[in-house]
Amino acid sequence: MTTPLPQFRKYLLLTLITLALSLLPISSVLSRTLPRLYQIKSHLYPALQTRTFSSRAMAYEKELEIAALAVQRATLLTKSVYHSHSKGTLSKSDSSPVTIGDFGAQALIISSIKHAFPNDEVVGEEDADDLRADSSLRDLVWKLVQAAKLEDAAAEEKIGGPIKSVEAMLDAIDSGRSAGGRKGRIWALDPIDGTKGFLRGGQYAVCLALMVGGIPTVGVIGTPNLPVDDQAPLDAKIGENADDSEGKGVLFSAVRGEGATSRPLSKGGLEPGKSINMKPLDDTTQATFCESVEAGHSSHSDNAAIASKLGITKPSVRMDSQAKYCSIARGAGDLYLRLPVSKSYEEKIWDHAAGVVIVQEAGGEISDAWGKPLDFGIGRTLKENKGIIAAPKAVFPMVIEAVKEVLNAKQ
Ligand SMILES: Nc1ncnc2c1ncn2[C@@H]1O[C@H](COP(=O)(O)O)[C@@H](OP(=O)(O)O)[C@H]1O
Ligand SMILES: [Mg+2]
Ligand SMILES: [Mg+2]
Ligand SMILES: [Mg+2]
Repeated sequence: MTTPLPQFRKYLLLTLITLALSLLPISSVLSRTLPRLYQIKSHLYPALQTRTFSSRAMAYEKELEIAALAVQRATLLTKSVYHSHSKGTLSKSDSSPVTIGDFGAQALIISSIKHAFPNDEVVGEEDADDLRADSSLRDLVWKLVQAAKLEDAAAEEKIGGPIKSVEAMLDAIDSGRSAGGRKGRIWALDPIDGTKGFLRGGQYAVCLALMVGGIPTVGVIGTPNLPVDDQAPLDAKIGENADDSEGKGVLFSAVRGEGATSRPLSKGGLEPGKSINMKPLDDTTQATFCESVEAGHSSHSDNAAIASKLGITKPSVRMDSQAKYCSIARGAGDLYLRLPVSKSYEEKIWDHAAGVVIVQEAGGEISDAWGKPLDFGIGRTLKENKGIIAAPKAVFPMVIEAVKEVLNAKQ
């Protein structure tokens, strides 16, 4: 006869052995699949983050949508002028050019903003004085404005539909006379940036930014002559080689703290966007830098001296407008150099506000030529700043050092 205790031990032992044997395949399966699952999770994580990012309530969502649709509609107008022989060009008091495209785009964009955000102020580059004084010019702009319409009726509705009358068009243009400042919400609008490029058949951009408390917070730029492909290499001829045949035309946007995006321009509602980033760069010798085509806007010789200090050997890419900011933000180029030519010139806020937020949100750093932060809150110009430099964060201090050496050597 067996005693109960050894009998119990025997059962316990048998149970443990059976349990261990049955767990063996499970554990071997687990040991093979867990690392794989981990791999899949790490792979998916950025995508999951992106989904969360876009599904949670985004800051300034309505502002971004209205600004993007407004810029998209205005680019339709500018494209029709770009392809026309008569651009209705006038020379402004500072002898810079303005065309019927600039007036028309400003009218459309301000009327969109005032429809959605009636209490916001706008600092716009143009005013309606010349149109009020010249009825044939006014009629040309009125025709253009009436013809520019988004094909998507719901999108057109969101930005207020057509402008109601000639008087409303002139008033819209003149609503861009805000003095700017640090208080509240102020939009900075450049209806055609790079007007000289626009007239030459080069790059140009339709630029709109919302500044909140003097800080560029939402930025939208339409570049009808840039290639849609973010990876397209930035060739030195991009500034000259700018027809807008099929496959060209991009809408860039950014919201402070939410990242930067590019999407193809369309004639209707907004196309889906994808996130853009500056190209990682830790060796400046490999950099491509962008500068103005116009030597009067940015000193080509100072820019070249800086490039040489940084060991850059590639030729600069010259192009007009804030398409330069967009190009570095999408990683097609690396640095933006704008060294002042005239001591007295004050950079205009509408020439930079949208580009600045897009570059910052794509991982770039931006300041004036002395490394001083740009101050958009003191009026229509950046009067406390001289020149502008933008670069990926990692190399920014090195770039500013080179700029200072060049500037100090001139003093
Ligand atoms: N002396 C100067 N220095 C710097 N920028 C100037 C300038 N004279 C005009 N600009 C500005 O340069 C802008 C074009 O910049 P870029 O050279 O990068 O294309 C012009 O915008 P608009 O074309 O909207 O008038 C204009 O406001
Ligand atoms: Mg101008
Ligand atoms: Mg401009
Ligand atoms: Mg302009």
